[in-house]
Amino acid sequence: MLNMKLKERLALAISASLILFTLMLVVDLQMDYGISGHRVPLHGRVRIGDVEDKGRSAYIEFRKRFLQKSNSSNGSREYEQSAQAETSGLATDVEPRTPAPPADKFDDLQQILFAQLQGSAFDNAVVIPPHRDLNVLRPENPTIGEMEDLELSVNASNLEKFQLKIAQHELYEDGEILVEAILKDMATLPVLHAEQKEGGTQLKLIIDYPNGVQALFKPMRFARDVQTLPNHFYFSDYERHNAEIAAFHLDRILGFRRAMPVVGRVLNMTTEIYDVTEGDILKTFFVSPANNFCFHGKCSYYCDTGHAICGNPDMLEGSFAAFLPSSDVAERKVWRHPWRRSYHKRRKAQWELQSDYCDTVRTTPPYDSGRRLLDLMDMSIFDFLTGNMDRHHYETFKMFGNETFTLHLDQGRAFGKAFHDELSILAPLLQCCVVRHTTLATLLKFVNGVPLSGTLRESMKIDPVSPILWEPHLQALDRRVVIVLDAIRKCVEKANNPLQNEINDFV
Ligand SMILES: Nc1ncnc2c1ncn2[C@@H]1O[C@H](COP(=O)(O)OP(=O)(O)OP(=O)(O)O)[C@@H](O)[C@H]1O
Ligand SMILES: [Mn+2]
Repeated sequence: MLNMKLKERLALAISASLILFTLMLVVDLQMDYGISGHRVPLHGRVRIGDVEDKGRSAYIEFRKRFLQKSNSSNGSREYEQSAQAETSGLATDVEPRTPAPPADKFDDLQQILFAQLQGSAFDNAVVIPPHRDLNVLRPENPTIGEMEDLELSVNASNLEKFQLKIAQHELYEDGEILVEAILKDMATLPVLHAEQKEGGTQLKLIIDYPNGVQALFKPMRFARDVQTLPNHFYFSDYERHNAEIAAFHLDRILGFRRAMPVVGRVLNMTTEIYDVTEGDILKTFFVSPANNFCFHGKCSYYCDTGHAICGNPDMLEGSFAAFLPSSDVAERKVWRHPWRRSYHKRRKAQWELQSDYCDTVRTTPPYDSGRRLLDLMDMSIFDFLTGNMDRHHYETFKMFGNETFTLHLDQGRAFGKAFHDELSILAPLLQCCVVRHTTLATLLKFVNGVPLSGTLRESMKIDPVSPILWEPHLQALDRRVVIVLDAIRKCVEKANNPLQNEINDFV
């Protein structure tokens, strides 16, 4: 009898622990699929042997060297000081300032560019000369309108004109006057209708204006100087509407033209949201204890009373991104970013564990030919400059096939930390060691001419809700340009002297 009971108890204990174990597994899996709501493959699990590669991965090496250097060199001391400011919570220098020109003009890199323009140094393994770059060559560059044989409607809006002019190699041409026109439209046209955008993790509204013009609205949640909480992962960070505005300007300044135009505007929540929307979202509006008008909408995360969006008292600032052409006109393809993070608080992604990860990527279509790999290098530089760690997927227009630019969509999690430079965002560049001649030329311009901070500050002045960025974020850009150039220099040195650097790598 006693024996039976013991057995029963044992069986009970085993089944209870089995259930517990299963539950833990499910929770773990949900974390992996969670937060972003995206389907995140469990590719963080790689061969155990790869773990040994960890310390050799290029970006870790670069970080080590970079930090070593910062103890002695002038340019990097600023970085160290800034890093201290972050931990102490002190941010003293918030006034616009012109940074001292960097002592290092990167003459070595300038010389490579010069040589390539003179017709030599074409075989440089790191800097891809213009005549080998399809983004420069552009043997064909049809527009969406041409591809689809679309005529503009009689009262075509600026946005419709813009959408039909989107081309195979860029969203808009350098100096395109429709950009300013769209920004003005989105900032001034009456709001006819607001509706919550389905999907995604954070609340967004689709705004309708007259004449079929639409924008994607992201609401302001915090003041400009509120930074990512130190204990927050990038995937549990809130989106910042001003990051979307700043990133559009930056993308344009860098000559990529792969981000849709974005502008800031202050809405009256009563007349421009509540009165022009319908459905379930209406039930989420309330008045807060501070007497502000708030709502939280419905979404998979951050859509509850604790995460409500509140006006002041009923005026709400937000970013308005010009709408992409509808999928009937131009379907988009969604690609997993090869350097995506694991979106799991303990798991690492493959690129973090495998030092030769780029070899795998660069031999896999569509990264093995054409412009795509170079586009990812641009994106890595762009994201490093803005501090955006949230590049899990990217999109292209299907009709242009593989030989087309990658869209720079969703920069909501950029500009979160002004005093920290997240080197891991540069991993694609550091592991592949290739960069466009044109991108390098653009970056060098900022160390030899007007600094990036000044150029961006000037560009964003026209925005209705300017100033767009907290000064320390602008200053961070100048610091980060130097870091990117340093990384490219390391790549060049390594390519010129592989053995020497191989030895250094293992010190
Ligand atoms: N300007 C735009 N016009 C139309 N659709 C857009 C635009 N920008 C983004 N989208 C679409 O909306 C989706 C969600 O936008 P976005 O990624 O900015 O929001 P999010 O809340 O950060 O989403 P997620 O949580 O999925 O990252 C994008 O994947 C894209 O397909
Ligand atoms: Mn996002």
